[in-house]
Amino acid sequence: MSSLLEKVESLVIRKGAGDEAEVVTDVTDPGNPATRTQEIKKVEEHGAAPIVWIPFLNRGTNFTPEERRRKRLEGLVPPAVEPIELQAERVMLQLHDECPNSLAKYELLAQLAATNVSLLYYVLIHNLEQLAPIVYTPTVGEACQKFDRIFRQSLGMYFDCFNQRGRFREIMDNWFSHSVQIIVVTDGGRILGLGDLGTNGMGIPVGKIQLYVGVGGFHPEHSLPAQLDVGTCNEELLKDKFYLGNKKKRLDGKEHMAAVEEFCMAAKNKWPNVLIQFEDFPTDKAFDILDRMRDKVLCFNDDIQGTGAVTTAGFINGMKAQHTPLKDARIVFYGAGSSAVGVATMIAQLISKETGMPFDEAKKHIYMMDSKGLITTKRGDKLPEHKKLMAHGDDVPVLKDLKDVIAHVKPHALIGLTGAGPAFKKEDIEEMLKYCDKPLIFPLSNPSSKAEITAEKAYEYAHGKCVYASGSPEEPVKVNGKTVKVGQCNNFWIFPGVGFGAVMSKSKKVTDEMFLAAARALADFVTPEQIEQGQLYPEAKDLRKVAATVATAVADEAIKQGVARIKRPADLRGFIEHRMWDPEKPHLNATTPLTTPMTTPMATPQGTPRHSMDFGSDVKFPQHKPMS
Ligand SMILES: NC(=O)C1=CN([C@@H]2O[C@H](COP(=O)(O)OP(=O)(O)OC[C@H]3O[C@@H](n4cnc5c(N)ncnc54)[C@H](OP(=O)(O)O)[C@@H]3O)[C@@H](O)[C@H]2O)C=CC1
Ligand SMILES: CC(=O)C(=O)O
Ligand SMILES: [Mg+2]
Repeated sequence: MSSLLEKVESLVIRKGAGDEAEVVTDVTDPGNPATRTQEIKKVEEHGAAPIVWIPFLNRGTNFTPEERRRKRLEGLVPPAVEPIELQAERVMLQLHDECPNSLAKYELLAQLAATNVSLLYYVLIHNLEQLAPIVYTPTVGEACQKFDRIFRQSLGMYFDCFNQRGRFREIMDNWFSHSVQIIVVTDGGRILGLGDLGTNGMGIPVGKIQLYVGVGGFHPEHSLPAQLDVGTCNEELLKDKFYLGNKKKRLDGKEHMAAVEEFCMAAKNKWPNVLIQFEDFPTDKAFDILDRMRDKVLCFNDDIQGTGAVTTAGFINGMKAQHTPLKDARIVFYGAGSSAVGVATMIAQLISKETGMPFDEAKKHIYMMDSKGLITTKRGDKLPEHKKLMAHGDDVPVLKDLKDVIAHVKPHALIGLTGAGPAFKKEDIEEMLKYCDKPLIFPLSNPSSKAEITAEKAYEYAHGKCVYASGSPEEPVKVNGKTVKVGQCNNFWIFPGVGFGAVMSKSKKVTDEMFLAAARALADFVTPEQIEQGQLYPEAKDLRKVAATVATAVADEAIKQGVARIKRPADLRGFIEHRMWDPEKPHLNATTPLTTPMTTPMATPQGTPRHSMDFGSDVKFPQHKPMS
C-alpha cells in the first residue's frame, strides 16, 4: 500500500493538472476509505508536506510555538525557538569549524539552499564579502568541475535538448513558482575560463541566481536557475559515470539555436514578464543567440553586456585616476571572445558619447589580440563576425607578441579576457610603464587560476604604480609597505541591479543605454578620494547597496527611453529599495508578482496538460521544426 505522502504527491500532481474529481477517487484507500479521505483532507488543508520539508517555506527552529501549532509542526522541529540571528551564527560556526576548505563551504551552503532558503539568504546577505567567493567565483569554478561528484539535490531546472524538445513549456509547469521574474540559463559551453563543462555548468546559474536574490533583491520564489543539456564535447565528462547530462556530443548550428529559442519562448509563455539572462554560452553561439532573441523576449547576455558595463565603470574611474582624457585613451585587449568584444564595444560607445567623436573613430582607440596576435583585417585569416567590429586595417603592423603590441599602441589600459592566464609578464608591465605612469591593469579571466596576472605580481612589476582590478577576488597585497585592498572587476556589480531595475520598471527590453547607465552609476559609487588612491570599485560588503543604486539608474534610464511600463515614481530609489526582498521578513512578498496571472495549463480528458498556441501576434511557440 502506498504511503500517505505518495498519495498526497499524486493528489498534488493531479490537482496541478486540474483533475480533482479523479484524484479523490484515485487516492481513497479501498481498505479504509473514510479514514483515508479524512487524512487527505487534512493534508490538503495544511499543505502537501510539512513545510519544514519545503526549502522555500522552511524556517526550522525559527518557527514560533504558535506557528508550530497552527502549521502542524510540533514534534517535527527541536523544542528550542531560535531567532534567525542565532541560526545564522550556527551556520557561520559550521562554515568556520567544520569545513576544511572552500569547496566544503560551498557544499554546506548548497545543503542550506536545499533545506532552508530564508536562512541561506540571511547568512549570505550578512556575510557577502566572505561568502560571495564561495557561492560565486572562484569556488563555484571548482564546484562546477566536480559538480557531478558533489551533487546532492537539484536547485534549478534542466531541459534535455535530446529527449524533451517540443515539451519545454509543459516541463516548466513542473516548477513550483507561478511568478518567475528572473532566469539565468546556460548551455555549459564556456564555464568561466574552464571550457565546456556540459551540465556541470549548472553551478553558474545557481550561483548567479543566489546573487540575484542575495544582492539584487529578487524574491527567491521569483528566480530560476536553468541548464540546457545540449551535450558536451568534454571527453572526461563523457567518460565519467557520475556525469549528470546526456553523454552525447554537443548540439550545434540550427539544432542548438532551435533548442535555445524553444526555451526562451516557452519561458515567456509561462512567465510573460520574465527576464532571461544568457550566461556562459560559447562565443560562437553567444552573439547569434542575443541577436536572435533580444527582440522576441526580455533578455541580455551577461558575459557580453554585464561584463561590458562593469569594465566600462572601472575604465571610467581608471582614466580619472590617471588623469587621462577619454579622447586620448588607448586600450589593448588580450582576448577577443564574447566578453572582450562586449567590453570593447561599450568602451567605444562611452568614448563616442563623452567626446562627441563618431563610434567608428572611437573604436580606433581599441586594439584587440586573440591567440594569433593583434587582430587586423590584413592578417590573412578569415575573421569571425564578432572580431571584425574592432579589427584595425593597414594602420597597424602584423604583431603577435603582447609586448610588441604594447610598444606599438602605447596603451593606458590592458584588459585580459582570454580564460588562459597567467599571461601578462614582467616585460609587458614594464613596457606599459614606459608610456603611462599609472597603467590600468585588468586581468579579468575567471576563476583565479585563469587570471592573466596576480595583484602581487602586477604591483611588483609596476613598482606599485598601476591601477588594478581582477575578475576573481584576491587577498590584500603589500604595495610599497602599505596593505592595499584589491579591486574586483566582475559583472556581479552589474547584473543583479540591471535585472532588478529592468524587471521593477517592467521594461520591454534591456537596452545598451541601460547598461551604460549601470556602468556610470557603478563608477559614481566610488568617491574621487578613493579613485585618487587607485580604488576603482566598491567593496564586496556594499554589493547590495550598489545593486540598489544600479537598479535605480537602470529603471530611470528605461523610463527616460520609454521602454518602461511604469510611471516614474516620485521616489524611484525608495520604490526600488522597498521591493528588495528581505529574508528577515520572509512573508513580506515585497517583489509583488508583476507577471499577469500565468497561462494555466488546461487538462485534456486524458489528464495531460495542453497549452494554447496562440500567444499574441508577435510571439509564436516554436514547433520543433528545423529552422530556416
Ligand atoms: N570578470 C568578469 O566579470 C568576466 C570574466 N570573464 C572571463 O573571460 C574569459 C573569456 O571569456 P569569453 O570571452 O567568453 O571566452 P572566449 O573563449 O570566447 O574568448 C577567449 C579569447 O581569448 C583568446 N585567447 C585564448 N588564449 C589566448 C592567448 N594565449 N593569447 C591571446 N589570446 C588568447 C581567444 O583567441 P581565439 O579567438 O583566437 O581563440 C579568444 O579570442 C573567461 O575566463 C571568463 O571567465 C567573462 C565574463 C565576465
Ligand atoms: C563572471 C563571469 O560571468 C564569467 O567569468 O563568465
Ligand atoms: Mg559568465
